[in-house]
Amino acid sequence: LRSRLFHANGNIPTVPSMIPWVGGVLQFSKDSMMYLRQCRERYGTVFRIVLAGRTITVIANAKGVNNIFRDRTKAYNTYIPQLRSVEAIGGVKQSKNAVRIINEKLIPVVIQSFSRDGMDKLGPAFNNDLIRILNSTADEIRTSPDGKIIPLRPFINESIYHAIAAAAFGPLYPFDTYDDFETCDSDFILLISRIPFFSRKAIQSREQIIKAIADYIKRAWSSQLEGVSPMIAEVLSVLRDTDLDEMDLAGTLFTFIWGMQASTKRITHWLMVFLLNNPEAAARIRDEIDQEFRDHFDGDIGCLLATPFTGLEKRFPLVDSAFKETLRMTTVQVAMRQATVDTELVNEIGTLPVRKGDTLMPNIYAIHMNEEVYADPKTFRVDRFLPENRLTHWAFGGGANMCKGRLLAAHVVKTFVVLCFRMFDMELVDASGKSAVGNIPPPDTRRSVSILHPSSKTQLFIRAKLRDLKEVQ
Ligand code: HEM
Repeated sequence: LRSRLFHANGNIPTVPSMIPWVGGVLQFSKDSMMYLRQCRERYGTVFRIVLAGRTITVIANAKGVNNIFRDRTKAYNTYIPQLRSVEAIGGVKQSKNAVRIINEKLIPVVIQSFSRDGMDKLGPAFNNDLIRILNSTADEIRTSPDGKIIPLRPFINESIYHAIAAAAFGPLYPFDTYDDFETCDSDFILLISRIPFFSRKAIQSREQIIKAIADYIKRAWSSQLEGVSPMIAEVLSVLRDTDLDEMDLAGTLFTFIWGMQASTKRITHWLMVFLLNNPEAAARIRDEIDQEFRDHFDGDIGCLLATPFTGLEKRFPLVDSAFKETLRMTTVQVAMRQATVDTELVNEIGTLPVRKGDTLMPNIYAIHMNEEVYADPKTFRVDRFLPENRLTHWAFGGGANMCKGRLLAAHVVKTFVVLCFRMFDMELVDASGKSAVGNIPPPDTRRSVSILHPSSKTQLFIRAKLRDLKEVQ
């Protein structure tokens, strides 16, 4: 009622706070998901929050968010989040210059490179690097016929980090940056909120990675980009023609690497957890994978590995549906926009006047959890996104700024799942080796920035055995 009264007067409620300029920044930094949920429960699907002097309008209804994303008049841009990303992730000093270079030079190359044509080259290269890594896991498992217990997060994160880096950046990439990358990823909330003392460890890791990347760029250029994928060769050539200094160049490239790696690893983690926690869904996924192998790949992993991206894109529809369901359940608020002109936003509760300079935050998680859009939204339904259900999701943002790496992300996550389920029998267990099915530790919402952060306290493991593929031919 309170929310209706506010909106009926044409006013958007502003969430009150004890200290006017500071606003909700403390609650937001402590646990942004919980803060936004409490505000939405109290004030409805459109309200304003104040964070350290900046007023942000939060939109948590699908019509409003669609109208932001579908805008063709360039009434909104992503300048502020871009600036914050290059500063927080890349530690870039000349951030305005870097954002200009990203928008004017890098994004056009990325659009071209990560298109279906580009992915036809990168896809098989990634497959070959991934299988090399999974085969070495298989060798370790082979020596434990009763099953080897493997920590789930490092298994997924390390495999994907190395496979993406090797396929895209070639053999000169500093692979030993993995641990530092994980530290930055875990403490990302501290980096982005610039909390000085507590973010020291993450800043140190970030500096180490950026130094290693600066060194990589020099070596890649002096080796005429040997072994570098065509798409990253383009990116490196574009960067060469800019006036950024060595460290800002490396920081800008690291921001891009972050975009490629962080969410992709995280989504793969959740997808594996959701499937292994749901034996019935896992059995359906495995049956689909075996069936597809029989029908389209001669039962042979090598045949799948050599198939270009466009030949795989429409295969494994249930795995694809599970991927989208995972995106739906785990992406939290992303895709902020700033108004470039005075305008209006039509949304489910009326028309919102928007002034030039206003910041809008589409609350994607709230929409993804709306039971009027998705029945039983808190349950992982493996088949929710099968093509016949014609459902959509907002996890890659939308409009002109929609995620440019979504084809790569889908390919990486799905190929990882397909190969793991084809090669291994996996059971979800805890540290003592007891089944963890039905006992998944809740995500750490305090650390969740763009994708839910897995529990920082409790680790999950898998007991993995090699599958006898002769039985399933
Ligand atoms: C599952 C993994 C991923 C998720 C959930 C994700 C999500 C997103 C989201 C929500 C945005 C903002 C979109 C908007 O403002 O409307 C974005 C932007 C972007 N993403 Fe991704 N992303 C993923 C993987 C990747 C990968 C693998 C790349 C590799 C190239 C990538 C490159 C980019 C770029 C370049 C942008 C900026 C687009 C622009 O401003 O024009 N992303 N992503």
